[in-house]
Amino acid sequence: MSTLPIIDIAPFLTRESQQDEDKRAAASSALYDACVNYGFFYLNIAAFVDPSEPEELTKLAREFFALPQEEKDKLALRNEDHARGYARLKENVTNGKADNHEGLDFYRPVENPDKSKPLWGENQWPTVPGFEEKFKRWVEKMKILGLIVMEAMADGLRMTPDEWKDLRSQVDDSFWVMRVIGYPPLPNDHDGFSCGAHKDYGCLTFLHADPTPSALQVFLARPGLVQSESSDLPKEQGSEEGVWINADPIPGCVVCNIGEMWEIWTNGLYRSTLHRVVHRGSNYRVSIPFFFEPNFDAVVKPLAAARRINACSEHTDVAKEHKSVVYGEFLVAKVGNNFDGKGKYDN
Ligand SMILES: O=C(O)CCC(=O)C(=O)O
Ligand SMILES: [Fe+2]
Repeated sequence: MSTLPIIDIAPFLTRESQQDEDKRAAASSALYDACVNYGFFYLNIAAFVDPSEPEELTKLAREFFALPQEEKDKLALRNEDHARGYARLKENVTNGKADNHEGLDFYRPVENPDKSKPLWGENQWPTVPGFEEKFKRWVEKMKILGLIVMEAMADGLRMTPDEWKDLRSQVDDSFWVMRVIGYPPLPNDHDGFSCGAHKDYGCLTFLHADPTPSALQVFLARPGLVQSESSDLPKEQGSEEGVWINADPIPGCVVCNIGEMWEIWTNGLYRSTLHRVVHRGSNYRVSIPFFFEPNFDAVVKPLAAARRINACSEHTDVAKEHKSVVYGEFLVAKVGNNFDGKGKYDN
């Protein structure tokens, strides 16, 4: 069975010698292959953050989730803009079914907050000592990582310096999102998943999860390959042929996947990959995805560099032009689903 590629970001942190340049070129091209063939990969970030840092975040998250329900409810989404704050177990819905998780959502702070406007409220931080400070530090690191990976991807697509400058200007004030998710074991009779199958809708997701194995699953579209479905799980991939593989955590790495904005930028060359969580283990699992997204007002449209590749590629249907979107409008439409009782991951 396939496993996801591992890409080390170390070559993107130094640029001193020719050897660095060579390693960098090799890593950019590995990134390109990973995006075309998987849409998911491990990023070894050990050269950038000490592994003890995200472990500390997991501990703080556990402290929060262990609080009495009424304490957690003090940060309810409805206090704010219905997007920032705490969602109870099963409050989130994917594909019409309740997800077996609880979680806290944070977004990029905005100027002149107004909680009556979608996404325009204020973050609600738990009072767990150290929580706000440590998670804010993580946000700053992940924003830097986002720009590093974006530049590496631009290299992988052989973008010109001007093209990269233009793409950079679409993501340099990222409307990021961070989720802190707690998953109790999935009961056998639960009608749904720990988190149902979905694609992430933005740009890049960096996921730190505790070491729980066999929880996060990734769907690899592989025509001709059909998994012998021994499990009782519904087929969320529709009629597409392929396999679900586990993306278990690797120490020193975050799991990275690309969101739907990359599908638009590359006119379908990079595909945003379906994934889901099925946590049948007996422990309480914690995961912390950070979503590095475009700027709120970024106009996302197919990139010239991707058109050049698509013109001579067997991977995509070049006739099919992806529609451009203003990222903030796209996001409000997605999250806006919450207001009419649908879940965040619903389309
Ligand atoms: O908890 C996980 O491993 C994945 C969560 C996820 O896919 C998401 O929040 O978008
Ligand atoms: Fe996701």
